[in-house]
Amino acid sequence: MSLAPPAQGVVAVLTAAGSGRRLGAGGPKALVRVGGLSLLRRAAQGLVDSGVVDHVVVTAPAAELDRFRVEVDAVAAEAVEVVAGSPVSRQASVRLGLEAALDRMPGAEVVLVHDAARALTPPEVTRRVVAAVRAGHGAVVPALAVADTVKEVAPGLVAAQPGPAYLSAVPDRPGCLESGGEEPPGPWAEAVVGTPERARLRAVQTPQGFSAGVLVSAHRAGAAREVDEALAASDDAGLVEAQGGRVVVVAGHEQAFKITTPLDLALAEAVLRDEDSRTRPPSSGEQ
Ligand SMILES: Nc1ccn([C@@H]2O[C@H](COP(=O)(O)OP(=O)(O)OP(=O)(O)O)[C@@H](O)[C@H]2O)c(=O)n1
Ligand SMILES: C[C@](O)(CO)[C@H](O)COP(=O)(O)O
Repeated sequence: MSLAPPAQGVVAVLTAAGSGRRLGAGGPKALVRVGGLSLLRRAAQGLVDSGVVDHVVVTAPAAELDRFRVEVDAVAAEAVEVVAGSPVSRQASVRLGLEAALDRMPGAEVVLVHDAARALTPPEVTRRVVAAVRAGHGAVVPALAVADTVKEVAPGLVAAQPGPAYLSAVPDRPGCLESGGEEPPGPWAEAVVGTPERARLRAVQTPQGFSAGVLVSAHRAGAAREVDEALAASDDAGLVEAQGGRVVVVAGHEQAFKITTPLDLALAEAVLRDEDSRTRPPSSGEQ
């Protein structure tokens, strides 16, 4: 028997249509396994385990719908559906997922947008975001304080200052630098134009939560940007801000990090090994 999701409630768009170029796994990143399970399966299971999500729509690469369906069937076949995302931009994939989600649950109160790439996000983060939307915030983002000092740079490369510096401009090659001293720091440099006050910065994660009307309106207003990843919003809250809407942050979680590079994947494996060793009962002979 297939249970229909409730008319109102919480629907999640789980973005998984990216190619994973920076991970370089030779196939869709969402199907890469960590601790024996795919990123997609872990992310979908995390949403379902929160106990506050009624339905999940996964955006998949159009050529991979069947493989992605098999993967999420293991989570909860009725609760998760798979639709084609867009190869063009994450923003376009979210918009396609949002349309499918609201077809399925036209009266949804809360829409979440989550990255399959944040596969280890604990369910408590999802509960926190949904509670904040239900408390009346139209756009809610989980976030952490940043550990690094962040610089803003101007686009383009710069030549070194004349004088004793060890880099200098290469004649007739604008933007190229060459070593003029003992220790060249590298072949390029960018000009710093500012240092935002670190205490006011937050690194934002997913799931991001919205009242349905706020997210639909933000995607409509920003629709022209989705045709090019370079113009597109890098997160959905950014579309709300661009419209003048109010976005709030709530506490994120260090395990909600985005698996982008091979180093992130190694970190995820280590986190799961550590969890496993804490929860596994000691075998006979172990102290
Ligand atoms: N056109 C796109 C691009 C990205 N995503 C999804 O958005 C999330 C965040 O994107 P990212 O981590 O950058 O994944 P990729 O785009 O796959 O990575 P890369 O940029 O290295 O190719 C991922 O879950 C990804 O599958 C998507 O659904 N559609
Ligand atoms: C949405 C996001 O995860 C928030 O930090 C992030 O902006 C996605 O960026 P990506 O380059 O598409 O991975």
